[in-house]
Amino acid sequence: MAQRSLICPVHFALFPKPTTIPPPSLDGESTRLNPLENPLAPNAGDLRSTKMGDAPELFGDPDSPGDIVLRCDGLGKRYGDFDALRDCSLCVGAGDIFGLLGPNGAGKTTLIRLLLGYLHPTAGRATVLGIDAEDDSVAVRRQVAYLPGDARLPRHMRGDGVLKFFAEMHPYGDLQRSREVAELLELDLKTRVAFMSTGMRQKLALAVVLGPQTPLLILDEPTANLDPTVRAAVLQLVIEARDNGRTVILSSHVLSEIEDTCNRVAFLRRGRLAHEMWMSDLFQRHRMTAITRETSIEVPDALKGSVHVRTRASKHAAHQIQIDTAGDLGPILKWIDSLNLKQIRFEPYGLRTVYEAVHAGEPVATALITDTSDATNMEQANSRARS
Ligand SMILES: Nc1ncnc2c1ncn2[C@@H]1O[C@H](COP(=O)(O)OP(=O)(O)OP(=O)(O)O)[C@@H](O)[C@H]1O
Repeated sequence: MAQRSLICPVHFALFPKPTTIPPPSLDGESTRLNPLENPLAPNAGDLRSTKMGDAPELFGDPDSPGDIVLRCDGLGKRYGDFDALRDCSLCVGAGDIFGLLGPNGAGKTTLIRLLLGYLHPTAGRATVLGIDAEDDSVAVRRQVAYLPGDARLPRHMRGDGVLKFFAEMHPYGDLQRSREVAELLELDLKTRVAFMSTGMRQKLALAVVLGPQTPLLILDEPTANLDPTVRAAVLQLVIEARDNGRTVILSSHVLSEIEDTCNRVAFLRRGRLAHEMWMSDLFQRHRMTAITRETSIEVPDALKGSVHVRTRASKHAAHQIQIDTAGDLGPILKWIDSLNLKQIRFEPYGLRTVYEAVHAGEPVATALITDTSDATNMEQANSRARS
């Protein structure tokens, strides 16, 4: 995918001489390391100049749920007549771990690259910490540590050299912390990148981005190629980042990871923000399946906001019924008891169920999900989710 930093004349005006490291190639590949080409170090020249001063303070007060770290209004990206992202409006608050879900090609990476100013939007705008992502992408990237899904590292360097290189480049760079992360992930930093396995390279990229204590951390499939033990360690680091007052955007195809770490989640489908929800809402949702003799079932008015019923008629006398519920099960169970159902089965309404419904374009009892796309709703929704 094309990156704006390669072609943007503004970038070249700012950084006419990108940093290069010219030692001989070990494997025949180019060893030239141009930070402008590497999202792990998106703006080296500028970052070096600010490294002399103290790292800026974390944005906002992590205890104040009202702070909006990221905001998109009608954001879109069009290639010819194809919409990679369309009319995307959302807000992410300080201290959120915000999950991005969606099938391959849904637009997750496009959204992330628009947020970081690597791509120009064709509609709408995005701000990160109040900074316009298109107008001042360099300032945005100084506040963000970003792990791309296809992180490229200089193959000729040893692990420790890579950590030093990137730590020096970022205003929040913290070599000590990066080394600690590498140790925690049991990565041998003496090995050259060219001789590392795919998983080792992923660990090294994680050590690079989890070192700087930026206000915003964006991780695109951070656990890809990692074994289960290391995955758990990485998720723990994500939670620690949140506990340290940072905001995290986590794109992943592994639903259990999103369930275990995120407090909010957005589903993208065919370039559209198809659904957004608080995980606390999900944990209060259940799906019941059973057999009934009735072909249709009337939901009492009092429960209409918290129950969604579907029946699948059969030519036999027994029909299948599916009841999705939200909130307190007490009154719902009383009503279910009155329905004379057979073979009742209850299960928590996991993220997979929501994912599959969104993927298929089906309703997910939408009335039960908080709409947080409007910044004015956020504070109220935040306090509800955290209470
Ligand atoms: N430069 C481009 N020109 C044309 N189409 C593009 C370009 N970049 C991305 N796309 C298309 O935009 C859509 C969204 O791509 P994107 O990389 O954002 O998906 P994704 O949700 O991150 O997918 P994955 O989970 O596979 O990483 C895809 O259909 C992709 O082919």
